[in-house]
Amino acid sequence: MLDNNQLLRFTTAGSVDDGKSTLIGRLLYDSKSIFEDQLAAIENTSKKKGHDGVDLALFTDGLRDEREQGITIDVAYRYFTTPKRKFIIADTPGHIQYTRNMVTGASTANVATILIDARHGVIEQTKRHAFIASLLQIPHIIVCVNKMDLVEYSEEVFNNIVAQFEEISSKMLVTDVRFIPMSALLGDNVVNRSKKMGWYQGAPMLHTLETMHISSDVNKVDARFPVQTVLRPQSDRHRDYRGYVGRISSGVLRVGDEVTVLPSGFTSVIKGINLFDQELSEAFAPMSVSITLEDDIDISRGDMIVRSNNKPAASQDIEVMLCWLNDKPARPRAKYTIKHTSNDQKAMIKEVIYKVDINTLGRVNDNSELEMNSISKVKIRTTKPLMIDSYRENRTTGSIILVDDATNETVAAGMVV
Ligand SMILES: Nc1nc2c(ncn2[C@@H]2O[C@H](COP(=O)(O)OP(=O)(O)OP(=O)(O)O)[C@@H](O)[C@H]2O)c(=O)[nH]1
Repeated sequence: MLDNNQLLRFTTAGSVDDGKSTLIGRLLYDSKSIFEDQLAAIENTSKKKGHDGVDLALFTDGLRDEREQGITIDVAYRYFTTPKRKFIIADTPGHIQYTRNMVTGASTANVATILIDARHGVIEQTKRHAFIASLLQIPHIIVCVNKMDLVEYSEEVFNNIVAQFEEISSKMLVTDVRFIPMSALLGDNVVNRSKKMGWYQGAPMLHTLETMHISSDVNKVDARFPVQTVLRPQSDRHRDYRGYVGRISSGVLRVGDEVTVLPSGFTSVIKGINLFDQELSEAFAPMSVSITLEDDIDISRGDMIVRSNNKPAASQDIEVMLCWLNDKPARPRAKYTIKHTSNDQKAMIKEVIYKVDINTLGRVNDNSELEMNSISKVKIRTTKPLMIDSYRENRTTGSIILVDDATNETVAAGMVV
């Protein structure tokens, strides 16, 4: 069985030039996760550009170039493995679209790393990143106070930044925050312990990532299985087979479980669970499986299979915290397509309850448009009921996105309150 504890996903966020690329490069380089041919290419380019050592940012920048050509994805994923864990880094560039990238990369993340330039301390961007991380309820935050070499590895500078950050994070819903003073450029406290900051008692970044307790990050209680596809193989031998394919959003499903199909409300019992050719007796989030039921029920894409004694709410009126991601502001009472798990419906933003002032984290009541990067609490009305949980309980069935039908762009991401 797959062990959730083996895989840790993290996102990186910071302002331009805080050193994100350098940090990722340093992590991969010092943990020896860069392939030799890639390394040779980077060493070559570094030499050509007149660098003494290796320019670590080249490593992720190369990756970005690849991405720029594939216009459909806005987040680049980088994988690496140490003997203790596998890691997936969602690398989100620091330009103006950061909210969008963070939201996209962060919805499944265990850890958000937020970079701060030690010379500048906590800036508006840091507040926004921390707030989004808390809104997305990313379970762990690592604040990387980078470029410590440029402030003489000063403990006082570090402590001041910790205090600044704690002042803002105390107003948010964050449970686990760690602070690491580092120099990504010189390799202090990234993989190897710094010899220049004896005053720091904590672990370097990689060790922190390797040992963090993440097995309670997934919801193992509420079984939710949004159906993506219905399989009806045509061959005679499998004529009776009807499999429902999807990814388990949360919880565990077992053969023999009594289940309810939503929205129809029909009940049945799980007959089989398949993972490719393998027959399983149980499966859990986030596995993608095919499920068969004892009864012949009409089920289609967008339906949800749940355990009969634990159902989500079916609702057409939902309140969400909405991050607006598009440079065109929200049009009042405009219609959008709402995407929720595998279910697409039409929806309208009925009311803006309040907006969040990112500087004070206070609520503002203004009736202006929802602009790019704004965060607000809104009421949405959908044409048909959605089977929703609160985002706090379930990061998949508690989140939605809005798509503009005219342009087919994702314009907003929201968390069900
Ligand atoms: N002195 C010093 N310079 C650093 C450190 N980390 C990064 N830099 C430098 O800061 C500059 C920006 O680094 P990048 O890694 O490109 O930073 P970034 O802008 O966050 O990266 P992206 O926005 O992701 O491209 C580069 O010139 C780095 O060499 C550090 O720890 N100390």
